[in-house]
Amino acid sequence: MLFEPFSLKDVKLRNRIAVSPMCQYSATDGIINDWHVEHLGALARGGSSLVIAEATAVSPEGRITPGCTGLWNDTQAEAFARAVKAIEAHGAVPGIQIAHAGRKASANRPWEGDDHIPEGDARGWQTIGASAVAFGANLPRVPRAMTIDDIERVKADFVAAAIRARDIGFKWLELHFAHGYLAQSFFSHHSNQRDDRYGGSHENRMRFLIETFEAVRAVWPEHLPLTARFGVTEFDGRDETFAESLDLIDRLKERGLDLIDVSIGFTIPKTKIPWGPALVAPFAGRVRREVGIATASTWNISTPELADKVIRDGDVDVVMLGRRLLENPHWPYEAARALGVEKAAWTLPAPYAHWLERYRAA
Ligand SMILES: C=C(C(=O)O)c1ccccc1
Repeated sequence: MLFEPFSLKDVKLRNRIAVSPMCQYSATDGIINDWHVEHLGALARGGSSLVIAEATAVSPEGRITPGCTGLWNDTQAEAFARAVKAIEAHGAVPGIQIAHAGRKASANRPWEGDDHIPEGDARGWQTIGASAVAFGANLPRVPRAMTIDDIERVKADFVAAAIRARDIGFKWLELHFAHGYLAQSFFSHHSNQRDDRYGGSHENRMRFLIETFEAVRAVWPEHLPLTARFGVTEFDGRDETFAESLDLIDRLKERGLDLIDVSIGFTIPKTKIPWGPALVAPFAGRVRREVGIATASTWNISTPELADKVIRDGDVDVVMLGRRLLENPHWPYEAARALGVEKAAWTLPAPYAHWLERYRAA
């Protein structure tokens, strides 16, 4: 199963292994450079079928850190076109995740504090969010509550970024609706205390996500996958969250969502996440069966056997790997060998595969 192709709309993945979007915090003014092109190209060369470029901000204030990528201008788009070519050159499908970090924005890079840039520091900026409620812990700055004009602008920013992604050749688009960033923060009662049509009831708390999705669907090509990453649980003891998540995903499916990348909410700092092997896969399986939509998922899927299992169990259609692939971009080749796939070396490009096949010990 892990090495069976997977087709979604007109896109065919050569296997079920995808590179999860992983922030590199290495851009300047949102523009990618050689680091990103070589990083993404190497992951594609290693045999993954889909390479999703990191959370890419739809506006300057939507970046997590000043080092995050952006797709709010044409210079950034032109640079990203290099990454599209590098990924496709190695037979993988180029994807990108577009995002707005909301109240988690304006932060130092993880290895430089992983905390909000202090007020008054010229590197930072005023964050915005569903409500004037801070995340807390290492991100204590209070965001400005978004006006209706802000909401309309950010939705338009998502559309503009999707058009740029389309026009430079990305074939898979993921909206970042997870991990306590802006969209998740509209959905969560922890962070959304608005009293207008974007807050209060479950219906209202879904509105920003549904309207943003609909606006992007209208410009993203029908024949290409439009997906979203969304946190279906906060591990905060509130059982309604999963039921509300199923309802949201069902409504997005009705509006043209092609796959949901099931993740964790990360909306509040104090939660008891039961870290363990493939801890999110069972949630993805319930979404896949109860909503009837293709799923992907990540988090602690670290062995070939476990990656194969979550697919065979019908929990996910595509496994999103992160740290394993940073450790070893050729992990798909190692997995093919571990799972006894015939001609495993041909998971890698011919210039590598022929050496690996020809002189193998009997
Ligand atoms: C940088 C992240 C992202 O882009 O989603 C992130 C945030 C929290 C946990 C894992 C990943």
